[in-house]
Amino acid sequence: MHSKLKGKRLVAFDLDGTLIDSVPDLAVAVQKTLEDQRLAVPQEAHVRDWVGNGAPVLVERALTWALNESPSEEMQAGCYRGFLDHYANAPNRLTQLYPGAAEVLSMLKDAGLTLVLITNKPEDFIAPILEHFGLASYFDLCLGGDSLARKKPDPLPLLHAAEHFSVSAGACAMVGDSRHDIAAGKAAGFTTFGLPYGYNHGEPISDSHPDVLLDSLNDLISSTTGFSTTGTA
Ligand SMILES: O=C(O)COP(=O)(O)O
Ligand SMILES: [Mg+2]
Repeated sequence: MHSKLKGKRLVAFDLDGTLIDSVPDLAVAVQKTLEDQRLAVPQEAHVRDWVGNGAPVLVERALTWALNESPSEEMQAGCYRGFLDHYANAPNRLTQLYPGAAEVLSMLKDAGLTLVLITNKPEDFIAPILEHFGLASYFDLCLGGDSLARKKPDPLPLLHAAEHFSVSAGACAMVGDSRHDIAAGKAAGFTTFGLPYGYNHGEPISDSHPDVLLDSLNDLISSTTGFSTTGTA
């Protein structure tokens, strides 16, 4: 196990861009939403840079791009509903698990760590996606962008998880692909692990100065030495 995880008792994982490459399905839902309005349709690469602050902001960024100005409240609300319908129809058609995701979750769970999912994605989408990929049973708690009053980069969901399981922040870690994960983790007092392959608004994750910069999820398990079924290795 990565030396910084030894003795840690709670690990929070981000979802989009960390465990799953979900942009292909998100992009289709965004494209269909804009098509419905007979607006210009963005490429998947655009959508990749717009993900990270939750679905309402994703839709707002897409509309601002297509209209060249901020959408009216009415248009934003209508398109947000349209996006939710399109994404709900096909959240797992093109989405793929990143290499090592299931193996790493399984090993950390077997080592006795509490695992939580903290995503800015709307909560309703979490269960269908985790179940589709067989990941649901690894998580002791899942929080979406609309589960609490504030989402990442606010530390609230991280602090909520730590408090829920009575784990001190110093014994918690946050693993994610975006500056919002790292900012939330630092503000919560968690050890932060940054992944370079996800969605970070086109910026390198190293700019956010995570405590540990990983190449891949597999690097969380640098070796099986030190693994313990009691979680205190
Ligand atoms: O929905 C988003 O904007 C991003 O979700 P994430 O927090 O799982 O990366
Ligand atoms: Mg992410």
